[in-house]
Amino acid sequence: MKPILQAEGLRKSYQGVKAVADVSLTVSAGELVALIGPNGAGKSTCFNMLSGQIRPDGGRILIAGTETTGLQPSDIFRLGVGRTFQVAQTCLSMTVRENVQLALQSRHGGLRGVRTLLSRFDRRFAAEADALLDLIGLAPQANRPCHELPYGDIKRLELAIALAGAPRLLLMDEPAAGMGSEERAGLMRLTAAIARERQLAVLFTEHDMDIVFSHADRIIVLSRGTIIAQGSPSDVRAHPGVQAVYLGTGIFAIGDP
Ligand SMILES: Nc1ncnc2c1ncn2[C@@H]1O[C@H](COP(=O)(O)OP(=O)(O)OP(=O)(O)O)[C@@H](O)[C@H]1O
Repeated sequence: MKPILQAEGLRKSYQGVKAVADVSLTVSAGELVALIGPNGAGKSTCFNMLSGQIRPDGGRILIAGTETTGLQPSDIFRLGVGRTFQVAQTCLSMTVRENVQLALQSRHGGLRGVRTLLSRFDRRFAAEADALLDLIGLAPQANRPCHELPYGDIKRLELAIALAGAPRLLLMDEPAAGMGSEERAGLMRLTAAIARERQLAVLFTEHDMDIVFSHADRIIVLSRGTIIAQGSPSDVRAHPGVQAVYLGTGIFAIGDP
């Protein structure tokens, strides 16, 4: 299968400290790949290079065959890279539908400053927003202001906002952080179903190993900026290097089949 994301030899150092050293990875359409590793392994640095927040010191990034290395985040977004953050990025004073409408309007180039936004909130995108809310199961909440929503619904809304950008690659930074265990599994099942249906490539980071090992198609393990293992959940679980990195954390006792 042709990869949507191809990263080759990515490197980034801070004051001589190698945060990421020679990382190459791919994610294909419809595939959920987890990028895991202990604190400081280089996961955020990789994500920030892929979405354009950080310029790599070396290496290349291609999205559906187009090189995006060193482009601005807005250009990378236009080339089909969406991102959700650990702390949800919704506008709490607006309704659920308005948040998605705003994201759709932004994608279609309809935002020309805050004054325009406030005076001419574009109704054209209401139907498309409702279709997305339906997809993620938030249609009944469409008219509620976001500040009234439970945290789990805010995280699902964030997924709808990211999907409004029509990404080919979705980067999800700890999507399940702060959610209860039922909600976490629900969000990941939903993400997997959408990824398959829309042939979306998904790369996510996550500290919750139950989520990673239950939902990822493939797992890439970083340690000190280098990939030490990758493969199916069962291959990665059995990898001695991975067990050594996580030794003493109890992680592999929790999720063992
Ligand atoms: N802006 C920065 N300036 C200096 N060092 C940095 C900077 N950002 C990251 N680092 C260092 O780079 C390394 C990788 O950090 P990074 O945040 O990418 O890891 P991570 O795997 O995302 O960690 P966590 O799981 O704790 O978020 C760490 O040693 C970190 O201290």
